[in-house]
Amino acid sequence: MEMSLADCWGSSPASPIGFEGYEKRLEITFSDAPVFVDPSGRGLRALSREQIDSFLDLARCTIVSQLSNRQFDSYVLSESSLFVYSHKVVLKTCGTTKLLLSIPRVLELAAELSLPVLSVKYSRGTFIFPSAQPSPHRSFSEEVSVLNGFFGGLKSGGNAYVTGDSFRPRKMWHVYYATEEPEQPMVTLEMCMTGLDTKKAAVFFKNSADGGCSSAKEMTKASGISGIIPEMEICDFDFDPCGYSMNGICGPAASTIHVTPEEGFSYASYEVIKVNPGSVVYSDLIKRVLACFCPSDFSVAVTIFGGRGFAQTWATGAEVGSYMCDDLVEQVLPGGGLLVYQSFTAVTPGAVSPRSTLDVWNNEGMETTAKGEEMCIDWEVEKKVVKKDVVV
Ligand SMILES: C[S@+](CC[C@H](N)C(=O)[O-])C[C@H]1O[C@@H](n2cnc3c(N)ncnc32)[C@H](O)[C@@H]1O
Repeated sequence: MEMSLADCWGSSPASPIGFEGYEKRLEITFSDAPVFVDPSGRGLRALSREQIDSFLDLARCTIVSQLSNRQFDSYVLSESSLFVYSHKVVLKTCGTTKLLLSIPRVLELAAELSLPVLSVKYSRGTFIFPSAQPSPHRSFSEEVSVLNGFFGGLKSGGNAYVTGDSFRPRKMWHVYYATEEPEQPMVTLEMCMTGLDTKKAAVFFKNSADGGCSSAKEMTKASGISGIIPEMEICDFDFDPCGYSMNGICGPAASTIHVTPEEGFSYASYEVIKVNPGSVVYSDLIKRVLACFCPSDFSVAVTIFGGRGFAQTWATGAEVGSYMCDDLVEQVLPGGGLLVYQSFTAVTPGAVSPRSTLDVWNNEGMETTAKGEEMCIDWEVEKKVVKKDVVV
C-alpha cells in the first residue's frame, strides 16, 4: 500500500539550511499482558491504523508504505521508519520531527492493551544541524529529562550516556536506557554514514542526468542495497526530487536504510535488528553497506542483550580496509546489556561531501542547545575506552 508524497506533506519540510539526516530512535519493549486479557498474544499488533497514526501525528510523521510478515509490521514513514512487534515498538524519525512527543500516546495505547513497560532505549548520533531541532530535542539533556519523566521509575532508573571520543564531538553517540528487568537476547546494529561518495549519492536523485534512477526499486538494485542481506523482503520509497527509504523484513529480523543524498549534508543510515549474529559475518555486512555509499565517515553502534560472549566478539571484529578506527567504546548497560560503539574515517577519502556552509558548531566543536548553552552531560558510568589506530 503506497501513498503519494502529496498525500503526506502539504508543503516541503526541507529546511533552508539542509535536511537533518541523523535519526532519533526510540525502542520501547513491553512485558506480557495477563493471559486472560490477550489470549492470542497479539499485543501491540492489535493496534488499528488509526491508533498508530495517532502517535505518529504527535511525532510529526506519516506512514507512506507498509510491509508485514507473521512476526511483525514494518512501516516506511515520511521521516524514517516504524516497526511494531507484539511486545516492542521501534520508532525512528529524522529531520525536525518531535519523536519524544509520541511517548505518552504509545504508553496510553499499551496500557489499554494491559502491556506493562519492560524497558526503553533511546539513541541518536550528533545532529548535523543541532540548532534547527525543536523542543524537546534541543539538547540531549532536554531529551533525557523528558525520558526520565516517563521511564525514570523503572528498576534500573534512567541511564544516559554520551559515548565516543570527546575530541571528535561530531561523532558522539547518545544513548538513554532504563529497564525493569534483564531483556531477552537481541542484537541491534545502527550505522550512520556521512560524506557519501558523489557518484553513489547520485543514484538517489530521481531522474538526474548523473546516474539517477526513476523508481525506488531501481535505486534498491543500482545502489547494491538489495544485496546487503539478500534474504530480506524489501519495501522501498523514493522522495522527490531526491532521498530514499527502505525497510527489509525476514522472520523476526528487520533492516532499514534512509538516504539524504544532497551534497553538503549527505547522510545514510543502516540498521538491522533481531539479526542472528551466527548467520551474518559482521565485517562482511559492514563492507556490503559501505560499498553502497562509500562515505568519508561512519559509526557503528551495536547493542547486545543476552548471550554476550559470542555477540561481543562478533561486534568488535570489524575489518574495514581503507578506514581508520577513531575510537572503540564498550559501555555496559543495566540488565546485562552491552553497547559497542566504533567510529571510522576514510584513510584516503574519495569524493568527500563538503559540510553545509552554515556553522552549526561553536569553536570547540561542542553541540549547543537552541539557547546556545553547551551540552553538558555527566551521567556516564562504567565506560571502557579502547583506542585503536588502524583497523585493516
Ligand atoms: C526521509 S528521507 C530519508 C531520511 C533519513 N533519516 C535520512 O535523512 O537519511 C530524507 C531525504 O528525502 C528528501 N526529501 C524530499 N522531500 C521530502 C519531504 N517532503 N520530507 C522529508 N524528506 C524529503 C530530503 O531532502 C532527504 O534527502
